[in-house]
Amino acid sequence: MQHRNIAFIGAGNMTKSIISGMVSSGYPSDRITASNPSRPKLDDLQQHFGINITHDNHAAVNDAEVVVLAVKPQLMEQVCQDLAKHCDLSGKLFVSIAAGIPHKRLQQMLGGEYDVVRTMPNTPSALGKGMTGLYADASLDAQDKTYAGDLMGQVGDIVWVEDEAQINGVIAAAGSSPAYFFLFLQAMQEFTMTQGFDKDTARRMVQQAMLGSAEMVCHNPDLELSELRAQVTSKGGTTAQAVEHFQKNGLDKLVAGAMAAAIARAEEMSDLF
Ligand SMILES: NC(=O)C1=CN([C@@H]2O[C@H](COP(=O)(O)OP(=O)(O)OC[C@H]3O[C@@H](n4cnc5c(N)ncnc54)[C@H](O)[C@@H]3O)[C@@H](O)[C@H]2O)C=CC1
Ligand SMILES: O=C(O)[C@@H]1CCC=N1
Repeated sequence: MQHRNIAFIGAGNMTKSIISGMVSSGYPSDRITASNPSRPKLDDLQQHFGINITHDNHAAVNDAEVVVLAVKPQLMEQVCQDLAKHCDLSGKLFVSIAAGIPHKRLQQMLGGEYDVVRTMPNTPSALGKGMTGLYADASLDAQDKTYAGDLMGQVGDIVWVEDEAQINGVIAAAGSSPAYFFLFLQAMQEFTMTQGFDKDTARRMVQQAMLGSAEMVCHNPDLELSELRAQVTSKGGTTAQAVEHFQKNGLDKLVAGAMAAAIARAEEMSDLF
């Protein structure tokens, strides 16, 4: 991929995940800059990945061809308006990772019809196992579209969505979903501890079961998820009892409700910010 000068505005969890994945995939660290108001996160990024750091958003943006907008949604307007006021933004490609802020609104915040790609990554990007949804409007140049896809492709799998509203579906399915899996595992760990296992052993067992299951899903794309489940579920056995308990207690509805709540919040955020 092209190695353009890239600046991250905001050096939080998601920026660290993406930079970690980029550097492991060979993106030159001297072409990456992160800007953040406080020092410790920047020092951590510099120590781990050897990138450039600054407290000055303007300097970071002035030197960059690509600007990743990686602050919390509620700060986005303030940050973008400040950039618009103090920097020449023409010719730059903007990549937003913020939940709930529409493409048009980002252009409005930046004060012009700049090239913007709206993305929705997730934290497993840190390990190169991310999943990112991307959206751009038809005016985006093919080279910029390729760059944005390659950038997020360095930290995992990607999917382009045609209709911007689908980004909220990506949030529910992939952006927020690592937290659902962690919550589920935590509940399993806690129950396992009631069976006389210490915390670490309980974690080791449930995490290895999750890892193995995820690998089985990935290595068997032709098998339906229900078939993989059937392979574990002996007739009249233990799994059948557990699965029946989940189903009787409305697991499908619970999951659908949680994902719909994530989407509803993303929609609400697009009115708020
Ligand atoms: N954490 C996640 O799993 C995901 C987060 N996102 C999006 O990524 C964005 C960032 O989220 P996180 O990294 O989780 O948040 P975070 O709170 O860890 O990071 C935000 C960073 O922005 C910095 N910041 C605050 N004001 C600033 C300013 N004026 N200029 C530059 N930096 C400033 C903060 O000090 C902080 O380090 C959000 O918009 C969120 O919607 C998207 C996908 C997944
Ligand atoms: O919770 C959030 O709003 C962000 C977006 C997806 C994951 N974290």
